[in-house]
Amino acid sequence: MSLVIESLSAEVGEGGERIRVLHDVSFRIEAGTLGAVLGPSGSGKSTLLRCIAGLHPTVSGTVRSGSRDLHGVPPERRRIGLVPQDGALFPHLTVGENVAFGLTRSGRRSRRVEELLDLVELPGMAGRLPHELSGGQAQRVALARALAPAPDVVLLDEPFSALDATLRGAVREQVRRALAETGTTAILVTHDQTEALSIADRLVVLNDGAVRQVGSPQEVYEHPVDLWTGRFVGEAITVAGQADGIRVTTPLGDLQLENPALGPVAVLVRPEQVHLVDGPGTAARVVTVDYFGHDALVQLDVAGGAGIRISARLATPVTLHEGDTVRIRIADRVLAYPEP
Ligand SMILES: Nc1ncnc2c1ncn2[C@@H]1O[C@H](COP(=O)(O)OP(=O)(O)OP(=O)(O)O)[C@@H](O)[C@H]1O
Repeated sequence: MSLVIESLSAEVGEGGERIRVLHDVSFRIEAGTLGAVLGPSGSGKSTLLRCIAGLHPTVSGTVRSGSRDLHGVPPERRRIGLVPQDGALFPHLTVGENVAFGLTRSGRRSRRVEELLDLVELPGMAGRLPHELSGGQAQRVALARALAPAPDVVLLDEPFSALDATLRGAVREQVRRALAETGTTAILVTHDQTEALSIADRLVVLNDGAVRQVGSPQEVYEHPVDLWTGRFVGEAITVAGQADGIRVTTPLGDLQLENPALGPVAVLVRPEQVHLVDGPGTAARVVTVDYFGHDALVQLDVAGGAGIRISARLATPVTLHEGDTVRIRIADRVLAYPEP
């Protein structure tokens, strides 16, 4: 079932103290796909999920699930499952009882619970109590519970934020697989850029309650609509440049433009575009080297670059040290935006 949000606005607060926190939010998530709403803290992500679930009133706009307009439909009749941030399992019920909570009584109940536990890769765990589960297991039980009544849409509120970094990647994969196997349309909200880019079929970037951009993770990362979005979805610096159509003159050299521009512009440069070269290039001094195993992030001060500090993502092994002098070149075309 597709999920369509059109011109949705919402307020929080009481009486005369009401504040508009969602402004004309519109996007569409295709049936059976996963959308990620990415925004900084306070951008309105949780409020948006609560509006979709029918738990928060909207001022205007529509929410449609397939051909159903959900205006006035109470939460329990929306066929939307919500997985809250902390999973919120019932502590005194077993895993099986938690999962069965959303099911109607029937002879197939225990079989269905086992199917759902298999789906989230927790076979045979039905008898455990929530306090006997790891954080990642509890999140998957919460997902199984939300999927139990076979909802049209599942909403996940920062589902991986309480998990440590190593576990997060694995649980993310398990959740993605479980959603794909059931063909459930899902929306996940997060403030974690890497998570959103890696898991989503479609990305919705939200800032101050308004949609900045909707697109595939690749579209948004490679062609952000503005500087704010470009810097928010991934590490980047901006340098001032003078554009003459397809080229731009910057302190990092004369660069080719992805989008034609004229006059003074701000140029977005990502760490993976910064290459070290032996031949001609811009001189820079190594400030720090952060080693990540698969690659390293090297901070560089550009010589004569009026205080420009740039990050380079370099394949390991990296033999650079603080204070070394290197030459850099910006590979690929760059994006130019109007000066802020
Ligand atoms: N009951 C309330 N009264 C006043 N302001 C509120 C209330 N609830 C939320 N807000 C404000 O509404 C805005 C949106 O909040 P919301 O929780 O939806 O953001 P969020 O993007 O989910 O944030 P986070 O990532 O920190 O959870 C914030 O500025 C928040 O301070």
